[in-house]
Amino acid sequence: KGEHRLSAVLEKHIQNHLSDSLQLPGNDNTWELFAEEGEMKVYRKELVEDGLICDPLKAIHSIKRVTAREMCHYFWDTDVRLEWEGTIESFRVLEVLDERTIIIYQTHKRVWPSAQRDCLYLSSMLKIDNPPVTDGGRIPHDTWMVCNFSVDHNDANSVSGCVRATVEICLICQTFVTPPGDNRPIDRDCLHCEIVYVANVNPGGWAPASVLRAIYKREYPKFLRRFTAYVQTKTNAKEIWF
Ligand SMILES: CCCCCc1ccc(-c2ccc(S(=O)(=O)CCO)cc2)cc1/C=C\c1ccccn1
Repeated sequence: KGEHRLSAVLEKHIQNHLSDSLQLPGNDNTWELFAEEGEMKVYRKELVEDGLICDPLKAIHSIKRVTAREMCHYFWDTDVRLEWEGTIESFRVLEVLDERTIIIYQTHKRVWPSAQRDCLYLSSMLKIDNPPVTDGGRIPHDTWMVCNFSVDHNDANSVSGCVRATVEICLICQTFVTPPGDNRPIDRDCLHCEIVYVANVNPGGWAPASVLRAIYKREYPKFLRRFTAYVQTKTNAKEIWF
């Protein structure tokens, strides 16, 4: 802890997510379920801040045959970012704060008629030591998290014409193991991972509400489908990485 200049602010974001992002949306009526596919449930809230659509999004999903660490690793690792992220046009790692904390500048593909957006954020991956037990009281094998939140940085010579969007995003993953019994070794069929994905995106400048809400309605389920399938494929033939 305290390894870099942003450790304290990172710790605050982590604590906030551990206290509120793990609250499952099904339990209260403040979240509206807007997409459901199998185990994937995507919820939204309508939120307008200074006339900008900032609808918070929360998704829960259960993915077979992968671990929390694998999900968080492929979400965090920029080496594979363009293999699953369909909405970014370019990105650059501006700074490495420690072996699992970096600062990224990225531009998103322009969505007509809005101006192109860019984001500048800290991205950190960490293991949660005293894992919060889920509602059902089941004990996870382990809990990992990736936290992405907007920061300032001098070196972000932004792409001209881009409007700076701000993000507060978190992926919390928990591995559940069902032992195969009679001393057989654990294989991927004994695993599943339960995730909570929370995204708060402020578009940073005006964009038509209809355009923004259409983007979110289309892009979030697509991202969850594509990313989870990507991790299952990537890990299928590999040793289990707890
Ligand atoms: C007019 C368009 C305004 C919105 C532009 C925008 C801003 C931010 C972001 C965004 C979304 C996910 C992340 S992440 O989960 O951290 C993964 C790393 O990239 C970071 C940023 C996206 C998008 C635009 C499209 C969009 C919106 C949802 C879902 C997917 N794409």
